[in-house]
Amino acid sequence: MRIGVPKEIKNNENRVAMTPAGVMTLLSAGHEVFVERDAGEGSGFTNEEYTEAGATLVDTAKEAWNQEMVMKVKEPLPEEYDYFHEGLILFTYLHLAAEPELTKALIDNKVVGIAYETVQTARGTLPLLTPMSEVAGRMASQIGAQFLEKSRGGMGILLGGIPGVRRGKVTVIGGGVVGTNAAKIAMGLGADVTIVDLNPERMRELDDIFGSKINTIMSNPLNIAQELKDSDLVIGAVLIPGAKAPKLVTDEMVQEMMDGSVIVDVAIDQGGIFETTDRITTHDNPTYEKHGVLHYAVANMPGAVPRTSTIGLTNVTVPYALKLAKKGYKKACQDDEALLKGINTLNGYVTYEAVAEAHGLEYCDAHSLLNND
Ligand SMILES: NC(=O)C1=CN([C@@H]2O[C@H](COP(=O)(O)OP(=O)(O)OC[C@H]3O[C@@H](n4cnc5c(N)ncnc54)[C@H](O)[C@@H]3O)[C@@H](O)[C@H]2O)C=CC1
Ligand SMILES: CC(=O)C(=O)O
Repeated sequence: MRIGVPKEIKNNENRVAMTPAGVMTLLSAGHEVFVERDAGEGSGFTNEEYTEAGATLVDTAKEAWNQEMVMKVKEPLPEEYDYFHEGLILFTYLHLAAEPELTKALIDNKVVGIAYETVQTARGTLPLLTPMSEVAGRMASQIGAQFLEKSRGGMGILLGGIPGVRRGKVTVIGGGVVGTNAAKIAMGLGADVTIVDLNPERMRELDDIFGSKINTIMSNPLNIAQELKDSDLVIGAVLIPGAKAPKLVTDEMVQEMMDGSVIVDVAIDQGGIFETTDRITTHDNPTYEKHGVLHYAVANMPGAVPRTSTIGLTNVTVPYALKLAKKGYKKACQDDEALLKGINTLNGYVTYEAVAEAHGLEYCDAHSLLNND
């Protein structure tokens, strides 16, 4: 199969969808890889490393996109929609529940859209989301701590406190991969940490992991409102796979938060869990203030640590790319339930129920479409 790897164009997105090691893996299985010149630069991979690995360097995005399968990191931006063509396999993060125009462009062009974030194993894990959630979760506490500094717009709190001065309070809403990693770093900084989740089993696991070093609280509007009132940093880390994020924190709850406190809404890529995170921010201009609270809503947080993130991401995506290239998407998805769940658009239909629901579009089962083809 001919596989294209365009350079990412989102603001400060320095990751790349394939390392030279990934190129070698695909080449040794008999495939061809076309990498846009300088695509790996932001992650520290030179053009020479790609050519030595056997990739063909191409000078334009158009050439990288004009292949049978395109591997990317971020969801395509409007200026990339013109590259879509019928039957193209697009393997990348898509976050379609929060992207009505992208969804329409994929359907109109009959693109086979396979979203990293909805590839899901029988155990319910999301193997192609997990490493980036680990990165974003760890970053969330680090970033929150920075923005609590007075010079960055916060109230001037040191999360770990000092002897004689109280520690900062961090509330993490959603105790999955992002939430657990955020809690680890916040704890490491010495903060007083509370995780709010809806799933009692998950809270038992968190209790086994952290013991009495953190508090776990059941997610409901009353508990969330109470926790937020005296929190210095609140991290949004809820996910309902493929669906638009539920708005668990109302505008009124944010109004009750302390002036100079900080919100980091990691779930912004699925629309965000705060009513007040009504816009996506960029690494260039990451925060805005509302009701006296600093809001951080960057949808590509791992893009800021591209070397770690690119290697972490491609460690898990390349084995799936290999299956898609070897068997073709039809057989690969028929043989692998996890990959089948990744198909969000196919033959002009939305094939992920939560995405169809988010946009009021017709849903068509991917399995039936593949079998009838
Ligand atoms: N902004 C960025 O750069 C990045 C964003 N993300 C996003 O972070 C979000 C979280 O991802 P993961 O931690 O991997 O998901 P996950 O599936 O591991 O965890 C989600 C957690 O939310 C909990 N939850 C569901 N409904 C809830 C509710 N009503 N109240 C409280 N908790 C609830 C679940 O029980 C689960 O523990 C996703 O939207 C993901 O796409 C991930 C990586 C980077
Ligand atoms: C998960 C995602 O969208 C990211 O890593 O940018």
